[in-house]
Order: sequence, then structure tokens, then C-alpha cells
Amino acid sequence: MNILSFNSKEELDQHAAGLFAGLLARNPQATLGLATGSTPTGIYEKMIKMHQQGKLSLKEATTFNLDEYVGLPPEHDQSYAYYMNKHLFDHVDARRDSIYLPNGMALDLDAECARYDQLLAEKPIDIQLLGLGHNGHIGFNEPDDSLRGGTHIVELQEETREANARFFASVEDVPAKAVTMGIGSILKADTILLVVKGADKAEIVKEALTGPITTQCPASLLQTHAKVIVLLDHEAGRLLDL
Ligand SMILES: N[C@@H]1[C@@H](O)[C@H](O)[C@@H](COP(=O)(O)O)O[C@@H]1O
Repeated sequence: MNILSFNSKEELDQHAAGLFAGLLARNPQATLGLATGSTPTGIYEKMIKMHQQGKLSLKEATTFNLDEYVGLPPEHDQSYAYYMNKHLFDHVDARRDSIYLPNGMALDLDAECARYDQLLAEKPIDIQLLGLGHNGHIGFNEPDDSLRGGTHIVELQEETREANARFFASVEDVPAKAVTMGIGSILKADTILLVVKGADKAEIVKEALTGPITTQCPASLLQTHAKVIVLLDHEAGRLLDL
């Protein structure tokens, strides 16, 4: 595990965007695994800037997103499809038919999960960007006695709904379920880029990176992956001996 700590969020975002640009320069047809939440927005801003400067192109790339709420259409301003368009896809040259997100509106959600796994099998992820939930969730893989490997439907924990309520009118408006890539699919990525910012995540960062590997902290399973890059701002990394 390669853990890097940055003095500012700005430097962290620039470094992460640089990793994506570097991969795309080496392999324009790379498959990127993307994430939502407040953590990656700065990275996407930097990627857009690099695109405008001719330093990053997604024209031949494929992208997969980790997760989507069940029941929110892409036009809903809190759906992850909407988020991705707003924060990245509307501003870069990604081909619309090479962008994949789980469809949380699918009538048959089990079939949707199988469809997503099939697509992932066809286009293995070269680099998977991950944020980190306060309870150690990655994507929407919540702490549990066991974890699922493939794409599946999850019941969101109250803590997660409360954490995400800041984006909705009230906590009741946060969907109760989501479709998420499973831990197995995440761990299949060639490289994993875990990005964490803020003092409120310092404890879970320490637990995930240095604590026991347990399904009660899904991010701790990243310790079993051979190529993990962790980017932390100094607040998120303050409890680690770096
Ligand atoms: N499903 C997303 C995760 O993919 C994200 O990593 C996490 C942290 O979000 P934030 O970056 O806003 O703290 O929350 C959400 O629940």
C-alpha cells in the first residue's frame, strides 16, 4: 500500500488527476472506475482543467461508476448519474456510450446487477477511484457479517443516510436502497486509488488501513490488494505514522 499525505486538498486533487492523465496517456482506451460523494469533486475539476489544456482525453476510455441510488432517475439532481454529468462528463470528451452507471430505476434490479457484472467482466477496470464512508463503506458496501462480491442491492444504513442527508431536503428523502458494485468487483481493479479528506475521517482511515481485516470495515479489505494508492489530506492522515 502506497500512502501519500498532502498538505492541501488542492495538491491532492492535482496528484489524483495527474494519475488519471498519466494512465490515459499510456493507454487511451483505459477503463476507469469512478466514484461520487464530496471527496472526488476537486479531482474532477482538475481533470476538466487538464482536458481543456489538451492534457487529458476520455475519448477512447470506458468508465464505470461504483453505485447509484435505487429509485432516483438520472434527471434527479441527487442521482449519481446527474452528479457525474455535472461534475465531469458534461465537460470532457467521454463518449456517452462508454459511460456506465448502475440503473437504479431498472424494473428488474437483479437483472440490472447481472448486466453490470457482465459489462465489468468485458472491460476490467484499470484504476478504481474510491472515497470512504465514515463507517468504512466503499461504494455502498456497508459493514456486515458478510460482504457480497458482485453488483447487488443494498439497504443503506441509517448512518449513511444521515451522512448523505446534507444533499437532500431531509433524511427521509434519502433513498433507502442503492445498487453497488461489490467488494469482489472493486478488488478486481488493477489499481485502487483511495482518496480521503478531512479530520472527521481520520479514525476510520486508521482503522481501515492499519486495523484488522474485517467485513465490519469493508475498506479494510483493501489491505489484501496488491496495488492500492491512498491519497490523504493531512487531516485525514493525522492518526497515521507517516
Ligand atoms: N456511496 C458514496 C461513497 O461512494 C462515498 O465514498 C461515500 C463518502 O462520501 P463523501 O466523499 O461525501 O464523504 O459516501 C457515499 O455514500
